[in-house]
Amino acid sequence: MSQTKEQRILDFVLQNATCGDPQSVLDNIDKYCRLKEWAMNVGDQKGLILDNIVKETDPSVVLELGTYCGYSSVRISRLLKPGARVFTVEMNSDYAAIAKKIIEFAGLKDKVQILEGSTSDIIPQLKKKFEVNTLDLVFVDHWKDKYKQDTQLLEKCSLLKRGSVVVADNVIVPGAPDFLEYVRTCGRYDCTNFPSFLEYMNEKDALERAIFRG
Ligand SMILES: O=C(NCCCCc1cc2cnccc2s1)c1cc(-c2ccc(F)cc2)cc(O)c1O
Ligand SMILES: [Mg+2]
Repeated sequence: MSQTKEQRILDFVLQNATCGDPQSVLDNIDKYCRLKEWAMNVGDQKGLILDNIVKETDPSVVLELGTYCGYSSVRISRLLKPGARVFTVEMNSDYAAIAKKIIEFAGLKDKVQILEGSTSDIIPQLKKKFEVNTLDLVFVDHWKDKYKQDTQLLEKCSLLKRGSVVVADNVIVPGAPDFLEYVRTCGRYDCTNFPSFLEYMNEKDALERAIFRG
């Protein structure tokens, strides 16, 4: 059976990265996707901005929307203190299977829980089924036309508290204009834009940080 791009990324990591070394996993995914096949990881440039936001926030409970191959799950969870957790939601079961192997290879399986399904099903289950109280950090990187509605769903499910940090990828390319307009004008968030570049390309992109005011 012919391999998928995501399987080729996994194989490259297994053959070239160091088991238990998250940075080498990130470096090898970036190397493969820059030199061989483009893929929609947040990447090294936006990744450095995300690192700084994670370090400033020092979150205990993280929600990620859109796992893909697990690159940002590894990126985030490698910076967390002992006992801190990442819940990551992925719709595509092939991607989830790849991500599971990459996260395990990086030695981070105890910090990351992959939840397969749609955000509209999973977000309302986080409190009761996954024993989440509130979220310290949310990394939004799934369907761009779901960013706004899922942010509103997080509010509705009382998963955000004063100081909860929402970070959204791709607010320029592919773009999430209704999300940007919402968080910047609804009066419940302090927003900051972090200009950068689309992963592995010279096209402009940006992260948006929206801190919930409560
Ligand atoms: O689509 C992107 N990411 C989302 C994948 C959707 C999978 C999921 C849907 C869903 C629904 N419910 C629950 C969980 C989930 S996970 C994406 C695309 C580009 C891009 C693509 C072409 C291009 F020319 C320029 C940029 C860059 C990026 O950084 C991306 O993140
Ligand atoms: Mg993205």
